[in-house]
Amino acid sequence: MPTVTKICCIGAGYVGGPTCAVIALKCPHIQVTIVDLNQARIDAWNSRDYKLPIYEPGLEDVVREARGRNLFFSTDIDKAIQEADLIFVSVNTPTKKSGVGAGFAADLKYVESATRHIAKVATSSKIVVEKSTVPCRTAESMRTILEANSRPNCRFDILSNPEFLAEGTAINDLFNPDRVLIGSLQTPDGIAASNALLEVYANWVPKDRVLTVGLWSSELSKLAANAMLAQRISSVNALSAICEATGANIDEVAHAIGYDSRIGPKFLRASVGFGGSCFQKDILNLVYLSESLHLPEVAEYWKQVVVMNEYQKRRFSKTVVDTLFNTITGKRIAVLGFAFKADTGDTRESPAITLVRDFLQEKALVNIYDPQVVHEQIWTDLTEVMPSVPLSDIKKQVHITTSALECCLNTEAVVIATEWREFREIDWEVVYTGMNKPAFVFDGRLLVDIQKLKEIGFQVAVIGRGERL
Ligand SMILES: NC(=O)C1=CN([C@@H]2O[C@H](COP(=O)(O)OP(=O)(O)OC[C@H]3O[C@@H](n4cnc5c(N)ncnc54)[C@H](O)[C@@H]3O)[C@@H](O)[C@H]2O)C=CC1
Ligand SMILES: O=C(O)[C@H]1O[C@H](OP(=O)(O)OP(=O)(O)OC[C@H]2O[C@@H](n3ccc(=O)[nH]c3=O)[C@H](O)[C@@H]2O)[C@H](O)[C@@H](O)[C@@H]1O
Repeated sequence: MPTVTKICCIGAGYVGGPTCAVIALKCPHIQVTIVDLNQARIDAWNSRDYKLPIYEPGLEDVVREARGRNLFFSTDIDKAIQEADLIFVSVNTPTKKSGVGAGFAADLKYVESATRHIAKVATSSKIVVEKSTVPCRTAESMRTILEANSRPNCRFDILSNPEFLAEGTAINDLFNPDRVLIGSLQTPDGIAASNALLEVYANWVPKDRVLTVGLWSSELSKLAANAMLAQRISSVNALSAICEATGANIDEVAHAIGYDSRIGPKFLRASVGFGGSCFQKDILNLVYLSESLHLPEVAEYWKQVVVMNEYQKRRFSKTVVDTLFNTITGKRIAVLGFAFKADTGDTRESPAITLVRDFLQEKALVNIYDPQVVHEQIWTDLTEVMPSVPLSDIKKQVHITTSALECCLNTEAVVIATEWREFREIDWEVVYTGMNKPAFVFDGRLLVDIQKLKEIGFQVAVIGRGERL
């Protein structure tokens, strides 16, 4: 079995960065080098004052301990590949924007270029690990590219080792994973490579939590896990619409069904819709895979999870417009939270983007506050979602504030889009005093105490609560 002493990770993003930083922390005897084409990102990882490129609780402590000891960030990709025995490919795999499968299939151009890079510069045998989420059988394409382009003395073993961390809890998820999944060809070389990676994780993960399976099962399990998690949210969100129409309470319903040990209580929180870079992308990928395999009913089944999510976002913004007397033109609305979930600065596919777009299209004025999202990112997201509107016009309608209280001042309505802890602790009395009347709160994250807000004088609408206003 090959022993791993040097690891290279291609891709210093939300997955490559935290994952390999934790490997370095837990395996001081292994040298870990995380590389990226993006110089600014690498500079941020190397910054003296630890202004890391991503916000993730606990990450800074890990980087502080390991960086410069056995953890390195670099743009010298060739050198890191040449030195490593094991290479993680942790590049982005977004949804294709054009060509065959546009809007559904995963765009594998970054995986392919990273693979070609390995083939071109490697001077010794390597274990190459797919860390990115990829369609079933991508490992086969990687092997074909590597074998066709490599030097004669280089052998490549390909493993699939999908990542299950969630943003906001990444460090804890990496320290205590429910499971680590390693897929390999079931050949002696494939199993030896799988064991080599298993030994890396065994430095801190109990061996019975490391599942070793075939390559294709491993690749498909990642898509399946995300699809099933997202399906739970769409299911509970579909029920939230029934609750609003009937007077049932989605919190009580979720609690009651979650008590069934076969269903379980986690991931049943109704919301304004799921966001994040992966759920939608991975389901659409699964839809595309199903269609390619001539399984239209299967494709249609999974597609509904995304359809329901879009419906939930639209339904929520429509509730805001309907409740504010069918027009929000010229009215100022406070949007609390712009990240796709709490404890991250990531805005990819954030439901807040859709809500703000809808409000702007209704000609409202919007204040936005998020404790972690950088202002530049908000402008980028709004420009992307409204490509025909110049940024200068968007800026006439949107004001980004630096506190929740400032955000709510002189507005007609407050919309809670992200479940940041600080929004639970808002002084609603102060907010009420500073708002125009009647003052409305629309809670897309089940955060507020409806009764308390009503006593203050607010009109309140909460996702999945029938007793509105
Ligand atoms: N964000 C998340 O929480 C999770 C993401 N994943 C999967 O992990 C993969 C990576 O996702 P993120 O880290 O969020 O993406 P990201 O976009 O944050 O990071 C990817 C990085 O790869 C770099 N890159 C692309 N091509 C390169 C090349 N040829 N050479 C060197 N660097 C290159 C980019 O510059 C970028 O910095 C995706 O497949 C995603 O589906 C899986 C689990 C969790
Ligand atoms: O492949 C990935 O990228 C990752 O996708 C998700 O992680 P992440 O998107 O970071 O965060 P989640 O906690 O899953 O939340 C996703 C979205 O669902 C929403 N959500 C989550 C849970 C819930 O009960 N209700 C709900 O609306 C969140 O607010 C958020 O917008 C999965 O949880 C990870 O296991 C997976 O590795």
